[in-house]
Amino acid sequence: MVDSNPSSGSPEDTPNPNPDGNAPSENDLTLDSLSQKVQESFSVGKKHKFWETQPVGQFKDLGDNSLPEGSIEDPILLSEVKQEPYKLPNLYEWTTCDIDSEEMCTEVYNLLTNNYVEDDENMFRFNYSKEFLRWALRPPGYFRSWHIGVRVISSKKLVAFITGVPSRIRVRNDVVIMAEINFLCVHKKLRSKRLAPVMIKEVTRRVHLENIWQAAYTAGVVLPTPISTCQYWHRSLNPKKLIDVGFSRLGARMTMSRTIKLYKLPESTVTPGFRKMELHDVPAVTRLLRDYLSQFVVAPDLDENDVEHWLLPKENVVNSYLVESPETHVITDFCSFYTLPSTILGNQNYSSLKAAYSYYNVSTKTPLLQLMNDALIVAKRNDYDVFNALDVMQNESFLKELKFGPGDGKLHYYLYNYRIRSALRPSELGLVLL
Ligand SMILES: CCCCCCCCCCCCCC(=O)SCCNC(=O)CCNC(=O)[C@H](O)C(C)(C)COP(=O)(O)OP(=O)(O)OC[C@H]1O[C@@H](n2cnc3c(N)ncnc32)[C@H](O)[C@@H]1OP(=O)(O)O
Repeated sequence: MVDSNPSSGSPEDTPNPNPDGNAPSENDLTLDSLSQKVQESFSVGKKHKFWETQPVGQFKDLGDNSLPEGSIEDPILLSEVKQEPYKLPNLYEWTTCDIDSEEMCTEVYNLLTNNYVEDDENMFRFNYSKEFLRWALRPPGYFRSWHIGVRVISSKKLVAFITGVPSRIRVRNDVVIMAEINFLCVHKKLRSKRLAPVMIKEVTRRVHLENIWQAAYTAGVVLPTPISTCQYWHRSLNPKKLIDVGFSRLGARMTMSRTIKLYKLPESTVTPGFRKMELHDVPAVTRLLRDYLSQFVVAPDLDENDVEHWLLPKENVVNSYLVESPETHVITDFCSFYTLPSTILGNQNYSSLKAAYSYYNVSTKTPLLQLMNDALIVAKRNDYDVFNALDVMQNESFLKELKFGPGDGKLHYYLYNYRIRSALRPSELGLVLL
């Protein structure tokens, strides 16, 4: 079954969850409802044997405003950080994954392609490309030791993976050096054996060895304790395919041809001076982004090196466009999206869904709605099937009008060893993790 909640009652087809989470659908997530939702999961007595031992916000402390914001635990001396890796179950060994090596990158790619995140109905599975993985895992200042694999000792088969990359994240007025943790994956046959906690402890140890004590991560599951809960929205670009593969459904009283017409986009972008970002734009884009992101409670603190890495267009990985005023040549607006296909599981006709994910967008002169409509036009021109966006930053202002529909995938944002007094609204988040 796909999304059973055509809540808007609009004649649109209703997008199915992208493979990003499994919480039930809910449209207006307020601070209260988040706290209520988290408390529900607490009050039904769900124990978190591992997470209860970690320096993260605990459910029992929800609503306790006396606790200070910031670090939960102080750093320890580097010489006191455990020097040897955590012990794995007998048949397994640690490996550091050299993502530069084609062979190793292929092993990681295969593990994730077959075992990474699926939607609730197991219809789609994320299919990060190798180029994407190399991009995601080698930002400025990355540590190879944070790309951690687990092998079966006898066969050397790679069966689990977790990664971290360093980043500077600002929380209110404090810029904190953090690890962004991603790609936690345990082979399907090894699930529920408590391997994930060992992997998390090992990445934590290796992050500590670099004198870094905080982390940021997102997950589709509810853990202690989200700093915010966001929702994915989906904009059909190729509605016929999306309906054929079960990603969305034909809306009530809609025919296929009316649906195709509804989502049709012009061939060309409308904003004068709209063009692809180039290397020489890095300083101007950095200024634009830094200025824009300063309004959010949690956002990355990006310098020119970061912007060059994360936002300079890379084929099949990240796309960035900007508006350069034809008169003054000043760069006034910016939009970007990354490419994350999903494997379509068990469909006769199609094997892959090409999805664009909204990344960082800044409007100072072109209305955000028009800028994002141009982003949809270029995504459609480049054969993407769907354009996804979270309700973070100012995205809510364009989602409905540009015919995005709410998915039933939720994405929870977390900080490790950093307490936030109360949950943030998605619009207070200026951070997109891959
Ligand atoms: C200072 C530096 C700090 C650095 C570290 C910061 C923290 C980073 C945290 C990681 C951020 C990752 C960000 C991403 O990559 S999110 C993407 C996660 N990956 C997938 O969903 C892929 C498909 N699923 C799997 O591969 C497995 O189901 C995984 C590996 C997810 C769990 O394996 P398995 O199903 O075989 O379970 P277990 O028996 O080994 O372990 C059960 C324990 O694990 C807790 N669990 C389950 N799922 C997650 C999850 N997504 N984040 C954190 N914890 C999770 C669970 O609540 C339970 O603990 P507790 O409830 O009993 O307490």
